[in-house]
Amino acid sequence: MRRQTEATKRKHQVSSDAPPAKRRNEISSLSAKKASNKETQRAFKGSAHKTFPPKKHLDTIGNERQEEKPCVKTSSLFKNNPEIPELHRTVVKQAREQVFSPEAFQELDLHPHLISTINTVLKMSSMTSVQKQSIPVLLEGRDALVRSQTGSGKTLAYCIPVVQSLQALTSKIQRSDGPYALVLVPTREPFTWIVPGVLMGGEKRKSEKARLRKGINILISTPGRLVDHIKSTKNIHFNRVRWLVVDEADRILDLGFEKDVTVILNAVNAECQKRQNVLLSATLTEGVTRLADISLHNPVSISVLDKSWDQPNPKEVASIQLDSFAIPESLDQYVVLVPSKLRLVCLAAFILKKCKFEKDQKMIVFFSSCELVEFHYNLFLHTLLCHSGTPASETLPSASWPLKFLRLHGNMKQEERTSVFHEFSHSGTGVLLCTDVASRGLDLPQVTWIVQYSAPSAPAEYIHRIGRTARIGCHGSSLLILAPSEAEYVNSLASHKINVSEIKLEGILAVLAKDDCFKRRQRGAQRSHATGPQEIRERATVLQTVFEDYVHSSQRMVSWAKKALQSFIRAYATYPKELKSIFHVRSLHLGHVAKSFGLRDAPRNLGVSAVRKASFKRPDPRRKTQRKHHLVPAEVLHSEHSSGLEGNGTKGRKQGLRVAPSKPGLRR
Ligand SMILES: Nc1ncnc2c1ncn2[C@@H]1O[C@H](COP(=O)(O)OP(=O)(O)OP(=O)(O)O)[C@@H](O)[C@H]1O
Repeated sequence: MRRQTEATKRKHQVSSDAPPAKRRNEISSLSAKKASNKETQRAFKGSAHKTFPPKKHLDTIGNERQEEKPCVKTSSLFKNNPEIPELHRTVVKQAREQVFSPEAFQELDLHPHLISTINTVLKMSSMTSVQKQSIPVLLEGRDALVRSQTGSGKTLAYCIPVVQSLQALTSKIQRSDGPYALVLVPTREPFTWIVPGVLMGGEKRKSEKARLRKGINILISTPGRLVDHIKSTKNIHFNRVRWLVVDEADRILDLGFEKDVTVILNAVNAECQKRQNVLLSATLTEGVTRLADISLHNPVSISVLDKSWDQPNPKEVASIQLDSFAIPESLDQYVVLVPSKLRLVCLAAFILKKCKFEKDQKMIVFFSSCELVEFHYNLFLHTLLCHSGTPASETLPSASWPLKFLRLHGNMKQEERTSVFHEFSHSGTGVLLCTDVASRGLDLPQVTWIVQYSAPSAPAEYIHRIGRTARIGCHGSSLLILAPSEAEYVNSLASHKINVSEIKLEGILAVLAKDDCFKRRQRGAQRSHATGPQEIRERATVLQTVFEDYVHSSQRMVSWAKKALQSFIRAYATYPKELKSIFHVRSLHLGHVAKSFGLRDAPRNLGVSAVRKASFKRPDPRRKTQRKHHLVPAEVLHSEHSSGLEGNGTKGRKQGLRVAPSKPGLRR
């Protein structure tokens, strides 16, 4: 397949005459490209700009007599980029699921008050397919393993039976009775409308203890936090538990919570034997099946695959059951191949294109670490909103809308995370920059675009990220930004029945022609007459210059950018073995990548040896003892999902960890 992508190569249309350079094994060339950076001149902000005499062999685009024009010398954004390979992606038939069923909630045997709450408070009338299939099974008292695509209404699929069964109990539930239902969820974001009691990291344990003492009948918790309370609080009694729900089981396992779930199962089993168990997941991985094995008793398997999705090949049937993914039909997926030097400009242009020049757009951009989110949030806030010192509203071109940036990651305080979550949820527009903390379980309405600025390390993560849009039948789109050397990832996605269509970098950058904020400014009569692609290139260069000026405005900013770059490289070094041929740290050109952090030079003091080591010594995440020596710094993989009680044995859970080999299981 690699050969396929490399078979036909086309030169990046906006690249220069300069011969394309193959960029391999160049991470060590730390001082590379210094010369071109030295000649970089800041041309932005009117007075600071400099013009230069005509250049003989300028890159030619269009039919202008460019060599006669004065030229703003900036970093060579469009030169010496690697070739962009022609994408020959394998077109696969994606698994489809029908979101809604024609049946109404009234057809279920539910308490009239519950039905009227669903209809009038939640304003829902028809059931979704997963609700239609799961609710009757759970009302019958069966255990169930439920697999259904993201945003298909899995939460209500178990909440309705839980509430129906608890209200039907003959002896009325007292608050002091303690938990009747236990719901395990992977993250500590606000996640559900029915929250009689939540335990999650980031809150004071003391206040949780007090609430537990008073009693919580439906207890929703992250596994780590619940284990903390089981071990230290001794305030939870499970003797009345009738429901144990493991929501987003795949994510819980990905985060390395399998051991905690086992501890919880042990604790609950010790006090109560008879209860219903439900496992819900958007993906059915081996780990989920294993967890189902130890936690469910004679379960009904519910999978909402569209019947029209015919699978002539029995092997395909098996593959859809295991480790393959259904994607909402109303979700369009795109990929763009972008040379590293142009990454930042491409992302910014895409944000401008969608959120400044199109109405009612709400976007989530995924980054691989907290540092990257913080860095880009700050950078965009100071450059894209108000890059020339004038308030954004005064610089807005006509037919554009004000940009609003928010960020969400695990290094933020819980209150701040909650408030950002609410702000973005209730806003009709805006750009949320985040880590994978927001990739699962979060129900953020009306998100129109998901951008993955770096590829996720597992296809399941890809599915969950894009699953933040096109929820419950709405339309949504996603864009994956890849470097040319990462083109093969598209085929890796195809092997999991994920189809992405290519869009061209030029198409994204074209928006800059509309945005006069990034018009080249020149003194007096020296005007740029560039049109079309040449003008777009000039404006892209101005935009890059704006970024570089901001980053180089203080030593503090420079070191911040370097830290972000370091974080990027270290996160890059953690791709799993099977993706190493696509994402290898040695295929990064440090000078080019530095540019995507607004750095004019490739930093010398980046600790290349650490980066090299990271690239060769990636530990097997399944081996706990090795985790200590993992070269990825704590801050890169700072857990978004920790209990918040680090030091209580919950430290060290990391994003993207693989499931530890299953311990001797607990069977009921
Ligand atoms: N029957 C229904 N009619 C209309 N909207 C519904 C219905 N059921 C659920 N929803 C809404 O659909 C959205 C997605 O539901 P939910 O978060 O439960 O999906 P999910 O399958 O758990 O997604 P994920 O796997 O991404 O966590 C929510 O806003 C929810 O309120």
